[in-house]
Amino acid sequence: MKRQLANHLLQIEAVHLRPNDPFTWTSGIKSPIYCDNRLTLSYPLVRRKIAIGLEELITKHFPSVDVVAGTATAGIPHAAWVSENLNLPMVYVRGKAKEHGKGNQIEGLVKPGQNVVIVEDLISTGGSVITTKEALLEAGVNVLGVVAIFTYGLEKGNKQLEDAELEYYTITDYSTLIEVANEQKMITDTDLEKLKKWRNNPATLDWMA
Ligand SMILES: O=P(O)(O)OC[C@H]1O[C@H](OP(=O)(O)OP(=O)(O)O)[C@H](O)[C@@H]1O
Ligand SMILES: O=C(O)c1cc(=O)[nH]c(=O)[nH]1
Repeated sequence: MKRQLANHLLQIEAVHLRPNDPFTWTSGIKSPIYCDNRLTLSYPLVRRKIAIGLEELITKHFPSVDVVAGTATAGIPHAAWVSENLNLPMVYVRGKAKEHGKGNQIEGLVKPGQNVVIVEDLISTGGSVITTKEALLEAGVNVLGVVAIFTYGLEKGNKQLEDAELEYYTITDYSTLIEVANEQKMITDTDLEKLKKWRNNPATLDWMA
């Protein structure tokens, strides 16, 4: 599944490489790579495989789940498909409370004591899922953990998630993605080395050298 999904992400051109004009991530990190999982929405076969992958992770690691919580915005559609297939209630959690209307950060119904699993599309530094967990804890629920499509496996992300006591599982990851891309000659051996170098120290632009 890890390699198969990495292959799908590459085939639908969800992965963009811009080593000379880095992307800015939500955390502010400058990166030579951007994985736009939002494109999976446009491919029914791919999004169905993602739903199956996320469902397997939930069933295996968090069998006592009561509610599925999608992260706004990219986690929401996947959470919807997963909750539908598992016949579970769903909510979604905004990055911050809405500034008008009911002022909600969590949309949908959660009840204190319920077991919630967060569905996210992608983990970089883990900031988004940690914010999501904090909002859910304030609502009095138990957060069992996170399932996501993809993780960069950054040291910073792993550390932050460990500190936040947030267990997480993903269908695929960065190491698998760049390996598959290299095997398929989508990236050269030189790019592969640059991308590995970047992952080991993403806070600097040393990898550009
Ligand atoms: O692990 P992190 O450092 O938090 O980064 C990952 C988050 O960044 C992206 O969301 P983005 O902020 O671009 O918003 P979107 O989901 O609304 O597109 C992505 O969908 C994750 O939610
Ligand atoms: O960290 C991010 O903002 C981020 C990275 C990435 O590869 N894809 C994405 O959608 N967001």
